[in-house]
Amino acid sequence: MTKFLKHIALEGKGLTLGYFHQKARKEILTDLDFQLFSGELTCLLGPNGVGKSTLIKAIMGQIKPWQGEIFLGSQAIQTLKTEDLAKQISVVLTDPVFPGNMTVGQLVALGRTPHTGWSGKLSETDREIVEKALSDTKITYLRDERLSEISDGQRQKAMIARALAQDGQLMILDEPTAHLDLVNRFEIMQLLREIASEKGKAVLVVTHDLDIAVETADRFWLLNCGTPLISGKPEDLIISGEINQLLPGEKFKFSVERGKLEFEILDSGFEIEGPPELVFWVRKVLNKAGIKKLDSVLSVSGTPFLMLYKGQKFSKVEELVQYLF
Ligand SMILES: Nc1ncnc2c1ncn2[C@@H]1O[C@H](COP(=O)(O)OP(=O)(O)OP(=O)(O)O)[C@@H](O)[C@H]1O
Repeated sequence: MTKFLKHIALEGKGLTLGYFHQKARKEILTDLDFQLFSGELTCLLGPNGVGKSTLIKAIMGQIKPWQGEIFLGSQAIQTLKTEDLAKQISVVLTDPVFPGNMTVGQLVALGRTPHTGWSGKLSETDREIVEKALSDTKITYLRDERLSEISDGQRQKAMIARALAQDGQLMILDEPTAHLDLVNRFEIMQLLREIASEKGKAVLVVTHDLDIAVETADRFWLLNCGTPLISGKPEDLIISGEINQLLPGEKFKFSVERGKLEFEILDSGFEIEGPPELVFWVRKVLNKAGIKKLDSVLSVSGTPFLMLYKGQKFSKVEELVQYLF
């Protein structure tokens, strides 16, 4: 694997962003600082409405910061022409609108537009780049398929291939795994991670998919209302507990042991004996069933899984819950 020297691909300094709504100022993000590194897959996470898309719009030059600046390398984004920005930043937005009768190959070729001009005439090099983008995303076999006749996951890969063909140093994707099944969500994020590490690109993904982001991201940006953007390795943010800033109230917590979001398991005070990994699942089912009290100790053992309660044996949690009701 080629290793690239990590550098700051994009930097935000003292950024305040907002909209004018009926002549009133509506401030969304205040005094934000961030650094996006090349060679890394960064996931931007935060609650609905916090301003993730607003930040993306500012990076794309679609809205002008009220304060502060965004630098692409050493150049302020505001000073770059739209064509130059398009050569350097490839964007994949949610629910893109492309004609259904367009083929995957034509879509990916569109990625070359900033380089070919609007004539759209592809040079030999452009064609090679398109082919490479198709093969890197493992969708060469879809080249002649129409967008309306492929699956959501395949279409998402085609969109990523188009962004790859655009060949910007920076790739931004807004919820690329929305509507996809679990395996495709992993595949897409894994693909983006490879693009970052093997091609040295800075990849920024807006996602609500915390579990998959934990598995794949090199860095998290956590955005929350009224607090500075938190940037760090997911593992550091989990260990320090900062990840919990994403979660409202006490109801949920991020489990350090299991690496995922969970309902807070209430310690109902009942006694369950046995291997901790099995006790965890039994406690979970009792919590879900709203069982607050056990009159006696519940013993759990594995291989084969068995629970013993008041002299009764249960081989399934379902049987135990039925008995307790
Ligand atoms: N064009 C606009 N004019 C006025 N306000 C807007 C505009 N676009 C977004 N907003 C407001 O800015 C805030 C942030 O919206 P944004 O879409 O950036 O959030 P988000 O974090 O991307 O949310 P989600 O996770 O739901 O996609 C919201 O309060 C929204 O109503």
